[in-house]
Amino acid sequence: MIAILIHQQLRVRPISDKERSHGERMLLEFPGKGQVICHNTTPSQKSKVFSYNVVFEPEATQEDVLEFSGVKRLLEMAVEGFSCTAFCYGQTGSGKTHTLTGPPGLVERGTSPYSPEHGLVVRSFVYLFRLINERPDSHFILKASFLEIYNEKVIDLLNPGSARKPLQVRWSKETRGFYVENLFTVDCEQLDDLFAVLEEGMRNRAVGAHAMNAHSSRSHTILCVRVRRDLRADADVTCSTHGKINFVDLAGSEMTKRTHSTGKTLEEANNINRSLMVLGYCIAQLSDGRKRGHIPYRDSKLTKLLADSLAGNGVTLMIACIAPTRSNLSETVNTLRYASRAKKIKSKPIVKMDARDALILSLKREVEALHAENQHLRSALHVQTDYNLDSYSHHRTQSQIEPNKLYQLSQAELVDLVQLHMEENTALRAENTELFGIRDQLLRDHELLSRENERLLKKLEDVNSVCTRSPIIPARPTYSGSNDTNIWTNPATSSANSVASGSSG
Ligand SMILES: Nc1ncnc2c1ncn2[C@@H]1O[C@H](COP(=O)(O)OP(=O)(O)OP(=O)(O)O)[C@@H](O)[C@H]1O
Repeated sequence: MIAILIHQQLRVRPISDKERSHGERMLLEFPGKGQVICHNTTPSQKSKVFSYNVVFEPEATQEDVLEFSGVKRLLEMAVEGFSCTAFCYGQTGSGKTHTLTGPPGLVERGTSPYSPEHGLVVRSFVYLFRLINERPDSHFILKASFLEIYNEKVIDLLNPGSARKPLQVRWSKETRGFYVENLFTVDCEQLDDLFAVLEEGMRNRAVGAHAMNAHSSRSHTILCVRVRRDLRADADVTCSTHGKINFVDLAGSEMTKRTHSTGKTLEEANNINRSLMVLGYCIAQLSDGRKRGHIPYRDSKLTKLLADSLAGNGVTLMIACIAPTRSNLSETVNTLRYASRAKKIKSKPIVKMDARDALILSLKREVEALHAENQHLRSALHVQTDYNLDSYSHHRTQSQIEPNKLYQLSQAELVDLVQLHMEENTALRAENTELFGIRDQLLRDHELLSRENERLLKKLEDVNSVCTRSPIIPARPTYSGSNDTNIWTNPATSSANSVASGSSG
């Protein structure tokens, strides 16, 4: 199992026409190597330097983001069976939606998927289909869903209904994760199907206008593409992996004074800020390696649904978006800090596969653990047998099969393999039990010997004290190595002898 860092990137949008007309200037400097220098407003304040895995400068194109953000690797992992998430965050108007889906209205207008203006999502769809077409040995089933969290309510963007009835977020005992009940999923056989899902969802999502963004997202959205891969290993055998990729467009944090929010927009802003605060708190807790205590995922719908991506078995790409001008300084610094913190989170990605494949792998791991335990016991007990010559070493050789080769095995071979692992486990367990038995016996013998030793020492001390008290026999120190055994054999007679010999000497 690999532990990896959450991949943290930064995208800086260009200065907008409106900002330029207000005489705003660039506040950031890019010295390279993933660094950003943030110059402060007054000369007395020090500049701050932040570093990330990758920094996209204002001139970066949408294609650059696809190529250098690592999202391609994320998609490859989704195809291999990992749970992956790419999300954008930052203050309102910083370019999150632009990064994921391009300028306002582009997708909704049904623009060709190959337009250079498209963001990461459409580009990812194109790349995903390229990956699938490059793997003719596998059969893929893609299913997509698209939801938004608006005012703490989950709305299905593919099936909102006229009443926009919210869906329930529930806990699954089986997967040990949260899920949205009755969420609509669409089978996507072609690129156009995925594109249609995106288009439909974008049309239905909540968008509003305020002083800082004429097309502001008023909700968080999660577009999920599940990738089931059936690998035909043999005529009658297929192995399946279940990967997924989530694209998360967070609503922007807002200073309601600056956005001049009132009424409905103010309520939205409060809900947005509250859920982002919970997300920030979860990130802070996760990134603090020293005190990994309770993580408050349950405090918002957003964190419930992102729990798996942040701390579970997934791989996550986070793109922090910032505006480069002075008027946004305090929010920019907040985002930069938030992003540095998220960089410290570690996760342990695992491939989700079918029960049979998982059983073989878990048995393999158990065999390895038992081997290690066995070896440890042997060396502790100084047992000299060469383990490789054991009767079941033959099984060991057979079970050393790489996980990806499992797909090439036939049904009968897989059954044999499981049986071999089970036999090997039984044999190892029996031997371990025997070794534990020997060890216990040795411990008992050791205990008896210690007690006997103590008894003898006590006896020795008693004799010694008798000798010390005697005015005739000289005391013999307990550590003495004297060869004179007479004093222990018969104190009464030997005392007489000693006196006699002493006086004669
Ligand atoms: N890299 C960029 N290049 C050109 N224009 C950009 C870029 N980033 C953002 N913009 C433009 O800036 C405006 C605001 O961007 P966008 O709507 O993506 O912000 P946002 O962070 O999603 O805001 P909100 O949180 O309010 O939804 C849009 O008109 C968008 O096209």
